[in-house]
Amino acid sequence: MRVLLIGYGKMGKTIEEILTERGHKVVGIVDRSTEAKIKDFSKSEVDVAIEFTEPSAAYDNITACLEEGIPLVSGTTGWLDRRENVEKLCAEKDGAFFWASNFSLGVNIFFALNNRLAELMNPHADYKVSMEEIHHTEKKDAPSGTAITLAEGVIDNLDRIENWSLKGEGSQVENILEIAAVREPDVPGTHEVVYESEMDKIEIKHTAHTRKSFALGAVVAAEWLPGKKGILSMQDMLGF
Ligand SMILES: NC(=O)c1ccc[n+]([C@@H]2O[C@H](COP(=O)([O-])OP(=O)(O)OC[C@H]3O[C@@H](n4cnc5c(N)ncnc54)[C@H](O)[C@@H]3O)[C@@H](O)[C@H]2O)c1
Ligand SMILES: O=C(O)C1=N[C@H](C(=O)O)CCC1
Repeated sequence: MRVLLIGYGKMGKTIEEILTERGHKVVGIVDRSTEAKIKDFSKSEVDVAIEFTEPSAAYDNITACLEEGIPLVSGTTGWLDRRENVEKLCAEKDGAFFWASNFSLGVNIFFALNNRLAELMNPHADYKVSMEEIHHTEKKDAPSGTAITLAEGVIDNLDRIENWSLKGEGSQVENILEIAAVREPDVPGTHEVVYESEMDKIEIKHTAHTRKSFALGAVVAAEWLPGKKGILSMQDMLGF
């Protein structure tokens, strides 16, 4: 597979290692630190692009790939306020765009567990739900994209929760799920969902040991993408 890497930071470099291990070819690297631009590459030279940059850069990179007809896997978080425009452009261009807030297999199993737990908690209003995510101190967005996906899972499955808010921004309200975002050096990503009553506490937690889990998931998604069209997700790929 011929891959264009967009973003050559912590994730871009880890993805490059996995691509090489799996026998793929990196045909170009586009980063803030490089001269190369997405428009220098055409769909005839690239089977798939993989984009991990930053919240302020993702939208332009995604639309540039869709305009060029290059299938794209992106894991950049913090840009989803512009998701509708991307969906429209993807449909107009008959393109292929795979996005996930988290490409780790373990986290995607954790998403399914979170949905089921939220559903089970419906009759038990004495339990208050809360969430905490911990990431490295260089992270630009808060809460994490993964925490937002978990919160959406709670909102969709637990009738008494209508929205989420970042802890410390706004007052505590019964029907709002508070997400605490903690920043500590070198943490790849930890997410915990807690239900607590006066009687006891139920905690589910995912701890990433390494960024390789995210990078491997993104490469597997890139291997799966060619030939597919539209907006694609981990649920489409994993079937749960
Ligand atoms: N979905 C997932 O599984 C997953 C996993 C890890 C990280 N992430 C997300 O991926 C993104 C990148 O994470 P990271 O840890 O690699 O960050 P990083 O800061 O280490 O690297 C980001 C890179 O993007 C480059 N960049 C910035 N603007 C650019 C632009 N306009 N064009 C090209 N390159 C540009 C920077 O120069 C930098 O090298 C973040 O949004 C993070 O939240 C997602
Ligand atoms: O390191 C990051 O940044 C991460 N970002 C994603 C998120 O926001 O959920 C996935 C976990 C690591």
